Parts: sequence; structure tokens; C-alpha cells
Amino acid sequence: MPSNRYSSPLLFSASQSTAPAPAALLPWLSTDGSLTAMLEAKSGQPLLVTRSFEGYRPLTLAQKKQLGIQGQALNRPLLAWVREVQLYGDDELPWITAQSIFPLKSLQGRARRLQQLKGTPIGYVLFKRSRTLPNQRLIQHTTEGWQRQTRYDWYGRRVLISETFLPQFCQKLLGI
Ligand SMILES: C=C(O[C@@H]1C=C(C(=O)O)C=C[C@H]1O)C(=O)O
Repeated sequence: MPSNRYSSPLLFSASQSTAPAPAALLPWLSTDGSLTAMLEAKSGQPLLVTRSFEGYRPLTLAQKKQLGIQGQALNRPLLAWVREVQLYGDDELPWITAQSIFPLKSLQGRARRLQQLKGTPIGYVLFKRSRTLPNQRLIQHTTEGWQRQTRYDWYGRRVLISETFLPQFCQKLLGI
């Protein structure tokens, strides 16, 4: 078994709608590997990333808890670098909307390049050296669609990435 193989506990949120996730969507919701790689394999072309926001924001209490922050640090203001994007396959409408949150201490060393990605998918960087990453994941159904929130452990640095699978992706590609 490769050393970096990691089986992440899949958590389904209690607030999830009564209907389970569609079987066709599960591989996309649950992969331990790069979603970028899966999307590019599906579309047959490089992922197009459009940015709607990139900059510093204070972490919310919920985000601090999702990142595993505990104790007094929960009550202290904590800045993070936030990136909000839309991901396009071979379609004029976006397939995924995503938000990535990097606590400042996760941006040290070579991780600093995560602030200069521009249109490069984060997945190219996160999964450059390993096909899977240790992670913990929450899956829920929201008003925008099925969503997964993943806390990745990227060589000791924690990153929180949330992706929502938009109707265009689900209806057109998976027939659901
Ligand atoms: C985290 C990954 O990167 C994807 C690319 C993103 C970006 O460029 O902002 C955001 C979310 C991901 O769907 C991945 O490939 O799994």
C-alpha cells in the first residue's frame, strides 16, 4: 500500500437533505485525489479558472473549528488568504464554484506560491507530488447544490477547500 494512500472519513452533514447523494456524484464528492484532474479528464481540456475574489479575510469561528483550531485561539482574530473561483470544463456555464481558505501560517515557504496562482488550478500545486492527500471531509446538500468541504493536510499545512457542484455539471454530465 503506497505510503501516501489515505482513507478519509466521509462525514455527511446532519443538515443534509433526506435524499442521499446521487450515486453518479459520489466518486466526485468522495475522491481523495485531485478534483481538477477528474474534471480535466471529463472535459478533455485544461480546467478554466475564473476568480471572483482573492485576498485576506478574518476566519469565522466555524472556519477556525473546521481547520481544527482549538482553545484561546478560537477567540482571537485570525487572518487567512481566501480564493473564490468558478471552474469551467468544455462548457459556457461553470461546473463548480469553489472557495479555498489558507491560514497565513499555511502560506510559509514554498506554499507562498498559493497566493500567486492566478488562473492556475490549486490542484496542480496541492497534488503535484502525491496523488492523494490526508483529509477530512463534510458533504452536504445546499441551496446551490451538493457541496463538499475538505480540510487537507498538505505536508503539515492545513487548507480548507469547499466546492459546490452546480446544476450545469450534474444535469449535463451526469444526467441527474
Ligand atoms: C483542490 C483542487 O483544486 C481545484 C481548484 C481550485 C482553484 O483553482 O481555486 C479550487 C478547488 C478545486 O476544485 C483539486 O484539484 O482537488
